[in-house]
Amino acid sequence: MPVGDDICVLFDSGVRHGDDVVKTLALGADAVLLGRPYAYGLVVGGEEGVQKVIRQILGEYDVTMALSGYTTPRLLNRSILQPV
Ligand SMILES: Cc1cc2nc3c(=O)[nH]c(=O)nc-3n(C[C@H](O)[C@H](O)[C@H](O)COP(=O)(O)O)c2cc1C
Repeated sequence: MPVGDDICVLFDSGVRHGDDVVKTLALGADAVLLGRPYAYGLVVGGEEGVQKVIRQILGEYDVTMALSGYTTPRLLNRSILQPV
């Protein structure tokens, strides 16, 4: 549910893939936070590992948006989501 133009909504917890980002933005988030993926990347590959994790999630986000036919996150809203 939109909470107003003057409030920034950050979604935290459980974001693992780019499609999670699309879903959270569709639910009304302005941005997502990464906790454990960031830490896992750091442990496995240091700074480069963190960059790799972020690039992977951004790439998945781009593919999900493209395959869903959306060119901008501004087009995302709850109506695009299907219950499973
Ligand atoms: C190693 C580690 C350190 C964290 N330190 C903090 C912290 O200092 N303060 C805080 O509010 N949350 C902290 N968190 C919680 C994360 O910000 C985040 O809320 C949580 O990990 C859930 O997101 P995730 O599912 O992406 O891991 C930490 C998480 C991890 C894994």
